[in-house]
Parts: sequence; structure tokens; C-alpha cells
Amino acid sequence: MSRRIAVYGAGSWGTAFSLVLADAGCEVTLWGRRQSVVDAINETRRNPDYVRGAAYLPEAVRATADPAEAARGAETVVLAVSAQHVRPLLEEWRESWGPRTVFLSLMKGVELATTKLMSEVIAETTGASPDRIAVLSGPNLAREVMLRKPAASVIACADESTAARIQAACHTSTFRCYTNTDVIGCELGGAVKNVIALAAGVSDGMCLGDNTKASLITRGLAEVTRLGVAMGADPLTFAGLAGMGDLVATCASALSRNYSFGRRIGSGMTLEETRALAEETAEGVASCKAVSTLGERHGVELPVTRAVTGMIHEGRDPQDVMDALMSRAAKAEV
Ligand SMILES: NC(=O)C1=CN([C@@H]2O[C@H](COP(=O)(O)OP(=O)(O)OC[C@H]3O[C@@H](n4cnc5c(N)ncnc54)[C@H](O)[C@@H]3O)[C@@H](O)[C@H]2O)C=CC1
Ligand SMILES: O=C(CO)COP(=O)(O)O
Repeated sequence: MSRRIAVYGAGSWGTAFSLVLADAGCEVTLWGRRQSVVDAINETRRNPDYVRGAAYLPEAVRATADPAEAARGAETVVLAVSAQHVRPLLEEWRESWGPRTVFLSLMKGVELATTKLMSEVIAETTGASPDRIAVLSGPNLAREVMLRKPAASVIACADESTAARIQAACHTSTFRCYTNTDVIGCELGGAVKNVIALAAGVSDGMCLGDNTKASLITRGLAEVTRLGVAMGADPLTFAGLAGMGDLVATCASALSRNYSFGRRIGSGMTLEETRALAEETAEGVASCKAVSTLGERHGVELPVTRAVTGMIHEGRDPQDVMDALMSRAAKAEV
């Protein structure tokens, strides 16, 4: 008997990940907020608003706008809405899930109001214990995954057997999943790479060149590793798919919403103009501020994250921010 999985969020990643699950043999119920998107998915096997022009969804994916219907019979709940909006949704939906439901977060963000990671928000709202909460993170641009181009990812859970069960539900010939027990490291890697991708985009928007971008990415990796270690993560996680891997994909790809957002800022657009053009979620825009706060709380310097927060939340000029980064005191690399 195939496994039944509920995916909440029919945006880019929820839709593409539903295809992965179906390819791996699962029966998927995909919850979407808008009835028009749900009807289009069921009638045309395509999502008209996100991942346009990509592959057809398999018949094993069925969409619904009713969260309780999505939950029916599902042993695993996959969460793929925007990080800043998930808490009230979880509070609304939690009654429809059973006491043994396993949660898998696909979200790459830190809650701005509380500076909580998504696994913490899930634990607080559902009461689930750590062995029932997993996260998936890695270089997984939705459009490429939807086209079944080969990709790899990490599933992290404190309980290895839970991670292995999820791995079995989404490992395919084009989507290769590894397991890990470092939930904090994988989540921070995914959330902070969005912030660094904003910086990489700004750099490209300003035509600063590849040396600048490579330096920002590498120093960005150094700061997320410092923060992760202070928060209890394994530093090796950041050398893996959820760290370096996702930085490489996101900071170099025009498919990345965070990179594209930063690029527009760097090329001189105002924040308002950039926001108006961004149709989809760019998690780094809110998360940079939350990550800056986490750095202050843990006594960890995060110069690139601070620079991005300055541009996005404090109206600082990109050129001034770059000058300030370059005029920091000279120091040893590690
Ligand atoms: N798109 C991608 O390539 C990848 C995205 N992610 C992460 O997955 C998460 C979801 O991202 P996407 O699917 O790409 O975003 P999206 O912008 O394509 O879709 C966002 C989803 O959240 C829902 N949503 C947004 N605001 C809402 C609100 N106020 N109330 C209820 N629902 C709301 C939308 O209906 C939609 O289902 C993000 O945390 C993102 O960082 C992770 C890996 C890859
Ligand atoms: O997380 C992603 C790829 O791994 C998607 O990045 P964006 O949210 O910037 O598009």
C-alpha cells in the first residue's frame, strides 16, 4: 500500500515536492489556499501561478482547499508555506492531525516576531516531540526539481529512524536524499543562505564582479557556521548540501527569488519597487532581521547579515554598506 502524505502550500516548492513524493510512490494531497489554483491543478495537472511551464503533476497528486481533507489518512504532514505566515496556520490546522503525525518542514526562514526556527514553531504549535519533527534543506530550486533535473537534499531529524522513513518516501532517481541528525544546522543553513543570496544579488546588481561575490559567499558561510556552532549545530553540516550546497545554487541562480530581489536593489531599484515585482516568497527579506537578532543574542558577529539588514530594514545605501564591509578591521581568517 502506498503512503499517504499531506503537503500544505501549493506554491513553487510545495508543488514541486509533491511531484517528487508522487515519483517516489506516495499518494499526495496538496493543500492550496486559493480554489482557482486547486481546480487548475486537478483539471490540468499544472499549477498556473507557480512553476509555470514545468512538468505535468502525476495523477497521484490531488489538490484541495480544505485543510481537514488534506489531513485525512496522512501519516506525514509536509509544510511549505511562507515562514512568516505558518504559525497561525498551524494553530488553525492542528486539530485535524493525529497524535503520531510526523511533520516535515520545507521552509527556509526564521520567524521575525520570535526569532524561532521552523522546527521550534512546529513544536510549540502542535506539541509534537523532536522525534516527530524533521526538516528538508539543500540546493533545490523548485523549477529544476519540477523538471526532474537531478538534485540532492538533506532530511534532518533528531530521530534517525524518522529521517530514514521520510527519506524512503521522497528518494527517487532524480531526487537524492541524505539523512542527518543536525536539525538546527540544516535549518540555519537554509535560512541564512537566503540572506547571503540577497547580498550576492546586490553585488551582481552593482556589477562588482565575481571576486566580490565569491568573497561574500565564503564569508557568509563563515558567519552562518559561527552562529550555528553557538546555537548547538555541527560545523560540518555547513560544508554539506544544506550549507555550501544551497549557497552555491542560490547565490548564482537567476531562478532564486532572494538573489533576484538583491540584484534589483543593487541595480538601484527602491525597496518598494522591488517588493512590488516580487510575486513569490523571498524569505531572506524578513529573516535577515531575525538572524541579526540571533547573532546579537548569541554574541556572534554577522557582518554580511548585518549589511543586508541595513539595506533592507534601515534604508542604508548599498554602496555605503559595501564600503563599510571592506573597511572592517583586518583579522585572521578563522
Ligand atoms: N521555491 C523554491 O525553490 C524553494 C523554496 N523553499 C522554501 O519553501 C517555502 C515556501 O516557498 P515557495 O513555495 O517557494 O513560496 P511561494 O511564494 O511559491 O508560495 C508560498 C506559499 O505560501 C502560501 N502563503 C503565502 N502567504 C500566505 C499567507 N499569508 N497565508 C497563507 N498562506 C500563505 C501561498 O499560498 C503559497 O502556497 C519557503 O520557506 C522557501 O524558502 C525551499 C526550497 C526551494
Ligand atoms: O531555497 C531555494 C533553493 O534551494 C530557493 O531559493 P529562493 O527562495 O531564493 O528562490
